[in-house]
Amino acid sequence: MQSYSLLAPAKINLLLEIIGDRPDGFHELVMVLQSVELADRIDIQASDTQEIYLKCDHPEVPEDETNLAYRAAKLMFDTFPEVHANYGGVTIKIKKNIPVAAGLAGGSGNAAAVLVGINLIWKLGLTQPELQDLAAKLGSDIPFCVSGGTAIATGRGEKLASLKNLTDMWVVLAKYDNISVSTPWAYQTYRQEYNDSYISDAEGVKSRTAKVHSSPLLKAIAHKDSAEIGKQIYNDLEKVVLPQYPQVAALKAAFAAQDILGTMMSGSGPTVFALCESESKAIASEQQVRSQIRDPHLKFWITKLSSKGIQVLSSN
Ligand SMILES: C[C@](O)(CO)[C@H](O)COP(=O)(O)OP(=O)(O)OC[C@H]1O[C@@H](n2ccc(N)nc2=O)[C@H](O)[C@@H]1O
Ligand SMILES: Nc1ncnc2c1ncn2[C@@H]1O[C@H](COP(=O)(O)OP(=O)(O)OP(=O)(O)O)[C@@H](O)[C@H]1O
Repeated sequence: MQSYSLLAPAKINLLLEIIGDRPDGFHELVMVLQSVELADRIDIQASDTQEIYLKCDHPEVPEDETNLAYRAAKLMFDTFPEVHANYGGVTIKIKKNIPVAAGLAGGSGNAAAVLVGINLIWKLGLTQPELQDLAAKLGSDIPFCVSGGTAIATGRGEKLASLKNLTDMWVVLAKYDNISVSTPWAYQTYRQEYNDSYISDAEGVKSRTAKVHSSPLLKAIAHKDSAEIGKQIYNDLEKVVLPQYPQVAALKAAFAAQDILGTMMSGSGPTVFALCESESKAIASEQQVRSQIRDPHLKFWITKLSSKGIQVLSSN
């Protein structure tokens, strides 16, 4: 039975700007999404049943049809029923290295890996844009997870354009393992609390009157100006998540006092990341923050920016 081992990297948001409300309940966004080297490992193998069998080594991750990776396999089965009948089912094994419910797109990356893996096992020959169209049916972050690297994302987050790859920066990720933030809650709270900063157009789509922050960051990325990138990172969801979770706000403040390029919450949180110009600065800032906030629930990861999306490690 053919099998593939894949790496599914986490992402951080260098920018997350909410620029409008949409009638479908989602938000119009401008984001800069960035892969990091911290990654889950996905092993996917053809099986002689017609079923999807999924195992994950993390106790908080469901192994049933609610798992995003399971849903990705189901989408492939439903989209290509004859190929499915011919090749049979799949067994998916997930080794979690990315913290769960962290704003790092862990589940989204797992789903992207399953789309890529089944495309290979079934020899479908789907192109990256074709895989990304399928990915958009499952979640807003999943198209990015297929291609990875550094990209600007608009619409719900599914419309992507590649930016100059940034790889020369180190990242400290910090997350309390006893705090998780619901993404729908974060967006809905933002909508309620910042509704007056929107104006409606004729179609009822509400756009922000506020200034869009993306252009200075895009300029800094184009020049690969790490110091300026560190200054221009931005996330609108901090406005609702940090007041609700003072520990996360204090964690960000502790990083802000270190010798780093910049610090921000990733996505809907609660992970806080710090951009650093070297590994030694990443280690030093982690040690400082760890010694200031002595909490056994606070976990740290040191990683690097990456130019890669889903990667094939091996096949059999
Ligand atoms: C917070 C981020 O991770 C930042 O990259 C993404 O914007 C969210 O990506 P995701 O988890 O893949 O999002 P989805 O699974 O598509 O949607 C989860 C929920 O987030 C909210 N959502 C998501 C994307 C978007 N543009 N507007 C939204 O309001 C919706 O309430 C939705 O029900
Ligand atoms: N394969 C998966 N890996 C991790 N979590 C999953 C997976 N499938 C479903 N989930 C569920 O989804 C929830 C969110 O987990 P995930 O790690 O994807 O969050 P996230 O990093 O905040 O995602 P995003 O940044 O895309 O909003 C978890 O509570 C978990 O129960």
